[in-house]
Amino acid sequence: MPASPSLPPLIVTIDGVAASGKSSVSSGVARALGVPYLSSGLLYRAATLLGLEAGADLSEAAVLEALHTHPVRLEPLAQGNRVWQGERDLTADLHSTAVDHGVSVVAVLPGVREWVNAQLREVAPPFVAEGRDMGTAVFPQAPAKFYLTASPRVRAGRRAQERPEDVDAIEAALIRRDELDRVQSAPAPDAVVIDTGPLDLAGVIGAILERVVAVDQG
Ligand SMILES: Nc1ncnc2c1ncn2[C@@H]1O[C@H](COP(=O)(O)OP(=O)(O)O)[C@@H](O)[C@H]1O
Ligand SMILES: Nc1ccn([C@@H]2O[C@H](COP(=O)(O)OP(=O)(O)O)[C@@H](O)[C@H]2O)c(=O)n1
Repeated sequence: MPASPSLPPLIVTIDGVAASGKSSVSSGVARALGVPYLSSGLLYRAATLLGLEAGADLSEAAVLEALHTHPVRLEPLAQGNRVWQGERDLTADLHSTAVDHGVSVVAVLPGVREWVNAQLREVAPPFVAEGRDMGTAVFPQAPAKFYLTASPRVRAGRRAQERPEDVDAIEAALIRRDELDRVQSAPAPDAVVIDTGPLDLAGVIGAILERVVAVDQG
């Protein structure tokens, strides 16, 4: 009997709009599968933080220079990603209001997108990758793709539980970022779109795992 062809190591992509649940869901899916997850957003946030700390404008040249001078690396743990610059753990500084505000401007810079994508493509699968363009630009070959949405109000309400900020201000900032991120945020044509509004985290993770298991069994 001929040997059955073995399937390539699994890549699951989970893209979606800001605060739609990508990192929490990716962590849950990754833990269930026993694989790491990669947060591309944290790399864009790290590039922004370094650009801001360099004190210059957030021009492409200034941000790339900062990344070159102070290389950073992603630690893709299933329970939560961390970003390191040498011995310095940047993770806690990546969700500040200043980074939130600047990140979409930095994320449109082609050199920065190339830098992020090169870091992600160095990681050997299997893994779950989350962001905006994981299923389109970075891992178009992934066999299991998902795209998370929810209304701005629902997303702002969830974020407001994490931060001491007014829900209306959070909602306005999310809408602004969705608009600035629109170009790289189109869902892959073969992605399963999930509105997380009516679901709890376990419900979203369960729906994704059900499909992933079906895909992985060929
Ligand atoms: N389906 C859901 N039901 C309830 N809360 C959720 C759900 N998905 C995400 N959350 C919560 O919403 C917040 C934002 O989720 P997060 O994973 O950080 O989103 P993203 O990575 O897309 O920014 C977190 O506090 C998370 O626990
Ligand atoms: N694949 C990705 C991931 C993030 N980003 C950018 O990085 C920002 C932060 O991403 P994130 O995933 O940490 O943001 P949240 O959705 O968690 O708020 C986004 O607003 C985009 O500007 C991107 O352009 N492409």
